[in-house]
Amino acid sequence: MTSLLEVSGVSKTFDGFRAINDLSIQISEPELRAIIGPNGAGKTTFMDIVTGKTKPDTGRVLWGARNESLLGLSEAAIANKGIGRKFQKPTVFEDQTVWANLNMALRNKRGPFAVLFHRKTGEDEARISQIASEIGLTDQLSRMSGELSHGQKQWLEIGMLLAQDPRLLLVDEPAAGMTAEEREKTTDILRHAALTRAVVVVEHDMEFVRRLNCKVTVLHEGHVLAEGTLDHVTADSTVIDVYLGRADA
Ligand SMILES: Nc1ncnc2c1ncn2[C@@H]1O[C@H](COP(=O)(O)OP(=O)(O)OP(=O)(O)O)[C@@H](O)[C@H]1O
Repeated sequence: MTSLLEVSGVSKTFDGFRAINDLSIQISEPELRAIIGPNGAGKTTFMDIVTGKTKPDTGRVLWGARNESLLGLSEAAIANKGIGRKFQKPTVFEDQTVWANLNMALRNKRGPFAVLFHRKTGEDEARISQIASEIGLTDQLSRMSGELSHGQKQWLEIGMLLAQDPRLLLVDEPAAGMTAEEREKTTDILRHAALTRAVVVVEHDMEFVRRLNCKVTVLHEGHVLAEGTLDHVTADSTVIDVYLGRADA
């Protein structure tokens, strides 16, 4: 495991309110990491900073073995470095089949010029089959994506991100709106994806986080409150006070 992402001493103030406060988080490659914390803890803002949507006031965001700073880069340039982000709401093309959605994602990865000169081989088909198997949609490839269940749409979107071979995948509340069975399958998909890359999951559902069985970072007021196994952080009295004891946890 080597360091892939290093966020250190990052702060961000919105209209005088310090949403991120001297935040330091380091993610290895490969790694599966869960980020939890109460509403307003800064989880979304952390992902916004990593993906370049929000520029921090101070601090460093370093990427890869060469410790390249991501701070001066556009959102598109950061995505091209290999950082994929899955938002809470699935955004698949509903009037296209599952196969077509995955195929489109593969073509996007290649870029317009490579697509122009690309001679279609069995390679794409093999990659689509492999991804479909990883996300449990092998028997759904010819279905219209709009007909899929909410959980299946989420898996398809994860598959579309995997088609782009990200080195870091940021996933925002994947369990929201899923059945218990879908949640279970989603943890399997994310754990498998994290065998070969870094996957960072923001999630409120503790059962889901327990099944992820990974290192957990607890954020509070834009700062890391505790870090370690789920058992370790949930036994921490400050975590209990500010998060687990609260009605919105
Ligand atoms: N663009 C913005 N302008 C003003 N305030 C913002 C902005 N973005 C975030 N904030 C504030 O920063 C704080 C952190 O928000 P953030 O969305 O990162 O928290 P979160 O941990 O993701 O919360 P939740 O679990 O509710 O999604 C909140 O108080 C929020 O209102």
